[in-house]
Amino acid sequence: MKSTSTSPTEVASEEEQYYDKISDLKAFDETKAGVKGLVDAGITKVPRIFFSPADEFDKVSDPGKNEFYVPVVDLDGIDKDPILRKNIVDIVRDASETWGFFQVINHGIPDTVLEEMLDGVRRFYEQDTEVKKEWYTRDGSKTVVYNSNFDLYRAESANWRDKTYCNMAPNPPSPDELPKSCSDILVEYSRKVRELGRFLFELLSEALNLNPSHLIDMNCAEGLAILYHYYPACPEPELTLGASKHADYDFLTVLLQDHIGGLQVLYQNQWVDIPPVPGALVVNIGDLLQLISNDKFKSSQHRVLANNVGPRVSVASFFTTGLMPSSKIYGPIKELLSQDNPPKYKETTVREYSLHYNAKGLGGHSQISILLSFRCPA
Ligand SMILES: O=C(O)CCC(=O)C(=O)O
Ligand SMILES: [Fe+2]
Repeated sequence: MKSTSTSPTEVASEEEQYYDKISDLKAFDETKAGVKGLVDAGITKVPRIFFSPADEFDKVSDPGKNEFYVPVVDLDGIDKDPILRKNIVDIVRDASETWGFFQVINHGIPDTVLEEMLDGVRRFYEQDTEVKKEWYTRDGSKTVVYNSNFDLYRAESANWRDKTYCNMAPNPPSPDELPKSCSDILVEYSRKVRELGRFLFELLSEALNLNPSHLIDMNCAEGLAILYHYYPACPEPELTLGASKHADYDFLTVLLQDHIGGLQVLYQNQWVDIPPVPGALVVNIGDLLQLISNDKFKSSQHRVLANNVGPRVSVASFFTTGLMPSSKIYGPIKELLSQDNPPKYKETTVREYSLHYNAKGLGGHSQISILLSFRCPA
């Protein structure tokens, strides 16, 4: 029988591994050059801090070969035809209840703006490293937070991507507080995505059989954080992930991805590709919308695979006030509740929920339990 006691040498070697990991993480962090810096230095092996644990659903998933397709919603003409609007609301309802994801086309943001936004992201990450380093920080109160892996020191494994976070609403920064390489387009894109977000919240309100302004009146569209990502080409993509599996902590996310691909959603216990569609934006329900809809809408787990081609760039627009001080309380919407549908969640604030999420970081089992820890006892 195997002994369960641990010998002193085993303890020492476990500690050594632990300290190795911390010093590897620190050394990586201190370069302030992110994953792009490793690739620029000519790395051919993925360092151990990026090794991802095996995922339980990989065994049963065969993305690209299963029969599932994330719905694509065409918004063309929606404002001119009430019957068309009702049909679109039905598709949005169905997608939000099952996938928690859909793509939108003819959403009103011109292709030129989308292209310029992606170009701006490339310009930011591909500028001189010494200039870019000035934005590198782990201080979440800064207007612009550029780093690699916001959860570097607490995640199970680091992700093969660099990320920048800017709060664009409700208190927009002045353009000169933003990086010169992308400030103009960040301001323009944010304005347009905010308008689109308000429109999507109207459709989602209607999909919940509420007044069209219900979610906007609850301030779901008040905050906007833009997160722009750079996923460098990876020499050993099977060993790591671009983004570990997670659900988003906001009300709603609108994602702009380039042509490379790699985003997947967990649907019926299978990883399903969300393929790039030219001109489309990916929309997904966040945890806070799952909470206030009392589980009618679903905040689905998703991830990004690493790829040996790249870089891949993407821009996620998070509708949330995040860590901003907030006193407004969110719980399941009263109009949706009944004797047969009692509240499934406790009330919270956006800040409390975001703090909880930040403390956990992406990936592994900790993620899955975040919404669960706000559930009312059965
Ligand atoms: O880059 C992507 O495609 C996804 C990013 C994402 O899931 C996130 O920022 O929450
Ligand atoms: Fe996400």
